[in-house]
Amino acid sequence: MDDLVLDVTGLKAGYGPAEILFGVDLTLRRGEVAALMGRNGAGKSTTMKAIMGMLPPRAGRIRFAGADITGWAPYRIARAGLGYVPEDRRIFTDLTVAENLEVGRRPARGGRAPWTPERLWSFFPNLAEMRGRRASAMSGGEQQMLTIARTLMGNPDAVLLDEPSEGLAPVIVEQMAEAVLRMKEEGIAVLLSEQSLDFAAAVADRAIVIERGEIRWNGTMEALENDEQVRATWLTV
Ligand SMILES: Nc1ncnc2c1ncn2[C@@H]1O[C@H](COP(=O)(O)OP(=O)(O)OP(=O)(O)O)[C@@H](O)[C@H]1O
Repeated sequence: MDDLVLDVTGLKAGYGPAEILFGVDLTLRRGEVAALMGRNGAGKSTTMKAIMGMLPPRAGRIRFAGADITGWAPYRIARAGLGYVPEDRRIFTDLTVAENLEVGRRPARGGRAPWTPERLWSFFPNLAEMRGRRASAMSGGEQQMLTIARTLMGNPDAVLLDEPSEGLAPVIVEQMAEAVLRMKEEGIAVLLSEQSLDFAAAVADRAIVIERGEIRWNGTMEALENDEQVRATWLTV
């Protein structure tokens, strides 16, 4: 039980009259990379927004690092150590790469070495090269990397990454996979949402499959790769 960093049970959420999540159960263990997989509109982003408190949970319980965070405001959840990288890159385009990192700086918890821009430059060599550049002059993929780097400046214990590989050029997708694996090496648990089996297989230990707001399957990435029926039923269009 104690190795669970995130424990979501019976989570229901929606937009106005639209019910989208019908009781989502999922867990994330310390140091694990899990892929929340499902087709367009399955409820992946909604699950992440509800976990982060950006969409009020209508039922269920969310525990993070031993605390019940259900109903907490997003800033409080982020300060408790749960980072979030939304699909739409939220960077400050008028600020430079280095200034964007400063915006994300929060004290480290639990005696871990804090993230600094210097540590992040070696983590993301591409960003290091453009540290003085305004974020508006970066490509979408570079902005996505910057969003992740800024999230790390908050010293999270776990990070939710919403569709990190979507719309990226293949070379940037490789760098993204590299970044996720290095986060794992640093002991950060990652829950990423993903439609692409290739990307998930490259980085994730476990897959959690969602369709129409319910978890349909949960198992190792390897089991998912070997189970054509599960993939055909819940993933392939
Ligand atoms: N702001 C909103 N208002 C109303 N309905 C919404 C809103 N955002 C998403 N939805 C609906 O919620 C459902 C789940 O969407 P969600 O974005 O969670 O799916 P997803 O699995 O992340 O897929 P995608 O890859 O398209 O982002 C969809 O039917 C979508 O139309």
